[in-house]
Amino acid sequence: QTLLTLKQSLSNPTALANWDDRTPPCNENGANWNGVLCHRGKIWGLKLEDMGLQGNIDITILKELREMRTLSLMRNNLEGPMPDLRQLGNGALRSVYLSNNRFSGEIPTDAFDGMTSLRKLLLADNQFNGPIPESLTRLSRLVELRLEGNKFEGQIPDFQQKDLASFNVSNNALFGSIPPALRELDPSSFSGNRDLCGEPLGSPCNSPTPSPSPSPGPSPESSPTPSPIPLPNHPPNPIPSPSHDPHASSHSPPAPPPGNDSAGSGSSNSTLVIASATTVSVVAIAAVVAAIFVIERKRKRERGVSIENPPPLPPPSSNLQKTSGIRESGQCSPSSTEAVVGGKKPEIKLSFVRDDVERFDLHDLLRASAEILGSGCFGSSYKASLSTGAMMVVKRFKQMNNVGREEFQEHMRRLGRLRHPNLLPLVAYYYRKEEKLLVHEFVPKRSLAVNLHGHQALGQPSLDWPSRLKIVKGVAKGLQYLYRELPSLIAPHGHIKSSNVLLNESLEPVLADYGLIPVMNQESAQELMIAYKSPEFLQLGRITKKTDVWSLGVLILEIMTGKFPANFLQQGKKADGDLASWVNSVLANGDNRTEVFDKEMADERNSEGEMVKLLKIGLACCEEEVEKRLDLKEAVEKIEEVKERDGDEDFYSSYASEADLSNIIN
Ligand SMILES: Nc1ncnc2c1ncn2[C@@H]1O[C@H](COP(=O)(O)OP(=O)(O)OP(=O)(O)O)[C@@H](O)[C@H]1O
Repeated sequence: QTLLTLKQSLSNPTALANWDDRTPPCNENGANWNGVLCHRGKIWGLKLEDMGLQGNIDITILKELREMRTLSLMRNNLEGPMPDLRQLGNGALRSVYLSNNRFSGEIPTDAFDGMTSLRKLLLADNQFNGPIPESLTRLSRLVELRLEGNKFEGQIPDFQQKDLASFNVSNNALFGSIPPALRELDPSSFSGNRDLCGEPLGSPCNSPTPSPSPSPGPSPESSPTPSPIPLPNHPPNPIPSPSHDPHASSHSPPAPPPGNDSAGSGSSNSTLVIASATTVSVVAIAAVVAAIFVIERKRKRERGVSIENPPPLPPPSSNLQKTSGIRESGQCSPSSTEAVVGGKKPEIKLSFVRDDVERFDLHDLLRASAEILGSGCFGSSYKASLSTGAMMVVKRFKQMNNVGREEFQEHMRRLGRLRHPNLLPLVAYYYRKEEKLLVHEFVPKRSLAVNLHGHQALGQPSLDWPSRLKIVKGVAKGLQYLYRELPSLIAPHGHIKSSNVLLNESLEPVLADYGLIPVMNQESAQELMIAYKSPEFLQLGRITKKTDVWSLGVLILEIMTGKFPANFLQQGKKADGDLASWVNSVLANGDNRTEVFDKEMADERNSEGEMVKLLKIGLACCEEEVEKRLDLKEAVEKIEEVKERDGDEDFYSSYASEADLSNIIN
């Protein structure tokens, strides 16, 4: 009844359609209702994320749920003042996630007094203003506090909690000196504020600390004081830039040394990333635009048309003509269709390999508002939001100029026929001898690399163990499908790495950049593909059917340890220098084996056995001797057997995570 009352209080609870009084919210094995987290028939949490919920939520309705330990309302359109959380869960709430809503106003200074169990509080990207409430400094168990992207003003209170590992107040209107206990944190946690000073920002507080304004002070925009960190444009929400990506090849900042704490390595990368985002973006945008410009000019030259003298406009009726089965060469093709778009510009045709997407051409992409996603080994990728609302990613490949048009088209059609929930489908391509463009749909949660190593800058919680297991299982299924459908390729994926694993809204992984080795220039394939290089590939240039398995193994180790494989591989070709050897050495030290896991995965006491099992599968995939290494089928079977909890069949996957539940059980 409590939940039904809550539902009624919201303006558009369509995602809560199955909340009705005909079925109870919980059953013996879990939940009947969307977003309700149950354990042994009791509600221990609500995970109402991304549900389009609107309105002024009255949280006090929930105080009847006395077992409630976690509440997540992230990424909705909820508004109103900060909910009074003290009344919830019998005062024993562990985690509260309210980020990315429209909550506003000042938070009373004592808002969190008495919430002694609170460990994680995410209020990022709302419209809160006024001072950061002092009562937060009295939460002795706090481990994660995210306040970025609001309008908090004044000085940062004196946080002293020793376990406060994740802390972010960037992009607010704060000023004054950073409290001593926070000086070890990454500078990006403080960027984009009015006038913060001291470590870790490196700007001394030599002038008298500005005192807080009596009433709301000047807005950050009106302040003449530059930000201590030279951040590009002080973005209100730091865009997860490609440079978050540890694999952003030669453009990447130097990686931290092996053995670094994963949280540290993630956040230091985030800082470097944010600081270099503009440079990378500007260069990359210029590169893509220039590329398309050159393509267009060349086509015009080929037709004897100069840029200054455009060709006659096509007839108005040809605004959008679909020609099915015609390739650029004019030959028939049963499986590819092209869009010819008329209008003021001469058409530049993309070759579509799917029938279920609305047609567009390069001009549409150029006209679209674009955001650079990153520059990888091959060129740049950028996201284009088309006027239809569709969001596409265009990736430019330079190292494919040895492949002939026919061969390329044939291969693209082959890739275009692949359909699997764990593969990023190819939408269209563009062929010119010097370079190729591949077009895919945009995947909202970006790459696994960003989520593993740059989640702090994204303002998101780290991936928990159930999510990581789900990702490994999805990757394994996608690979299995590729092996079945592309049997002639020795390495059917050929470029497995965490930036080529994208995550959709439900954290289901989709593999990108697969099956490209046959159309790459040979020398580039050797150098750039297969990011996680197996010993036989590194030493002999040998690709086998188990080369992808090696990369899968390294990916598993990266997911479980939170460490960049590149840090280890940079040490050279020595077998003892890689991530697998490090994991092996830690596991061999029986007492401390949990040290190997990513600290950001949180407390997973009831899953340790299964987590070690997955780690060992990763190691078996990273067996140096090819003969002893698992083959893909074996690896997939073993991965399938891994469960979320020791001795359990199934469990939840959520930001409102298992860790929260293990807290109530113990
Ligand atoms: N379809 C997509 N949706 C969302 N993000 C994407 C998509 N395609 C690529 N990205 C992200 O954009 C960034 C740049 O990708 P890109 O493929 O150009 O380089 P890369 O994966 O870092 O390296 P490489 O060129 O070796 O594949 C990466 O972070 C990648 O995860």
